[in-house]
Amino acid sequence: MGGLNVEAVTHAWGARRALEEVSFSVARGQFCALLGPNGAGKSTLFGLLTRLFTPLAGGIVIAGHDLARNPQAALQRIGVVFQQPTIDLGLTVRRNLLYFAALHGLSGRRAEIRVMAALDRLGMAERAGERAGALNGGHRRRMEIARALVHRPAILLLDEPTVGLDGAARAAIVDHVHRLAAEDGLTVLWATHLVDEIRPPDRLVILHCGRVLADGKAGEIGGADLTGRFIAMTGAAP
Ligand SMILES: Nc1ncnc2c1ncn2[C@@H]1O[C@H](COP(=O)(O)OP(=O)(O)OP(=O)(O)O)[C@@H](O)[C@H]1O
Repeated sequence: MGGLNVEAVTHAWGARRALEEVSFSVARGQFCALLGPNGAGKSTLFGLLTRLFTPLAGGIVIAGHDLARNPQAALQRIGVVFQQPTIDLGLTVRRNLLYFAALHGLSGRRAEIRVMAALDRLGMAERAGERAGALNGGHRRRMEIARALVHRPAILLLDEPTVGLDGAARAAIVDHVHRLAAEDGLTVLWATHLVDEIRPPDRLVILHCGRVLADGKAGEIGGADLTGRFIAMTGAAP
């Protein structure tokens, strides 16, 4: 329980196969990087995991719940940070999260406590009263990650969450999310095309042209040079 299983998932956009029998599983508390160049199928997989659409074939099990058979229970167990920000810039940080809490049936003191705990976890508690539009890009992303934790999911999905951020903001976010996995037992699936966001002990799944090319410990797949290995495997400049 608490992990993620993707079993022989196939998806096509018209005649184009975006995913071909993709299988991997992530254990509870594991940080798994899903690495692939543009067009590898990462966003398609995220769309399937969040049930924006359903796969042609194969199955997905989220924290023990089959997504096709029991979608409500499965979706309740995931938190999602999409590639495109979805923040109301005119509201305070706290208010943005409280609205999200309300969508999950949380209100009053309980919602306040959950919201402040989630912000605290991302080092954002002291920003709760600021207007979201006044935050820099890195803090907005941290706020979105905190929001994805308010309903206490078992699994956190992040689709290229550091796109457009500077080096320091990226490093802070990579660090925060690793700690959520290591310290809170959160299962993390982190889609990226940036090799430097991945640490040797991380779980790594390399996706290319809709297929899994490698699956294992990042340090073992990449050796001393994950970038070189990634380029050799995919032909893509990371
Ligand atoms: N809505 C769609 N309609 C048609 N084709 C699509 C759609 N979404 C993705 N594709 C195609 O599916 C393949 C996989 O794309 P996908 O966006 O999942 O890859 P990705 O790894 O997320 O890439 P990126 O980093 O550019 O987002 C690509 O060939 C893409 O053109």
